[in-house]
Amino acid sequence: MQSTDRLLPILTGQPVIPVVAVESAEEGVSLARALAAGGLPAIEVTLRTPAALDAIAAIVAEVPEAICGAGTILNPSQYEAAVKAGSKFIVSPGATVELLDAAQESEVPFLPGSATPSELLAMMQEGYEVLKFFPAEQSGGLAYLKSLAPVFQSLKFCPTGGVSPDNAKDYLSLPNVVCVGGSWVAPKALIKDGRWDEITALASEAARLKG
Ligand SMILES: O=C(O)C(=O)C[C@H](O)[C@H](O)COP(=O)(O)O
Repeated sequence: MQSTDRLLPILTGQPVIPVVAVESAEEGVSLARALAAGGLPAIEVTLRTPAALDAIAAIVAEVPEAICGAGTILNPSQYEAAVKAGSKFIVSPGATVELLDAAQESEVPFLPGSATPSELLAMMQEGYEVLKFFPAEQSGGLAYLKSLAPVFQSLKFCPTGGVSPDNAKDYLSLPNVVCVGGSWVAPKALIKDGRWDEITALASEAARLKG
């Protein structure tokens, strides 16, 4: 059963959840500060770099204005490690029985990825009401999400993957979309060069997006 009551306030608090990859804890802290300053406090730090868990712990300790989640969670041990580091929410690209069990045991809410009707049905059976739609553009994008709406009336989505300033507004205009996820607000080159003001500016633009 999904703790929607803990997850939804995070996801409905801003139109875009930045999906970020950081190379050090310091980088994570500066990035979280820059994004929160632009109006995007909730961020998903992906476990795709060796520094991710340290970065999550550092953000939780040093950036009280941020709401730091963990992404690219592929198995229960990563789920547990991300929770131990202080993550406020957990995101995966898909779901397995093992991950669902880990989520069931945890106080920290889970946003599992799903794309096909059978996956959506399986998630509904498990009590999930909010899902990451991944990879959004590559799976069929807006038209696909629109066609799911009449059948899966109770489900809400956070489309992620291929979402950009060009299509984010269109996704956000769909009644079954709560927010979108994307990496465009935290480009690698800007992070590497510590151009935090430019990241804050990108975040401000994203925070103003409406459907
Ligand atoms: O690792 C994850 O958990 C992911 O979510 C995979 C992708 O990095 C995001 O979907 C962002 O995709 P882009 O915004 O298209 O760069």
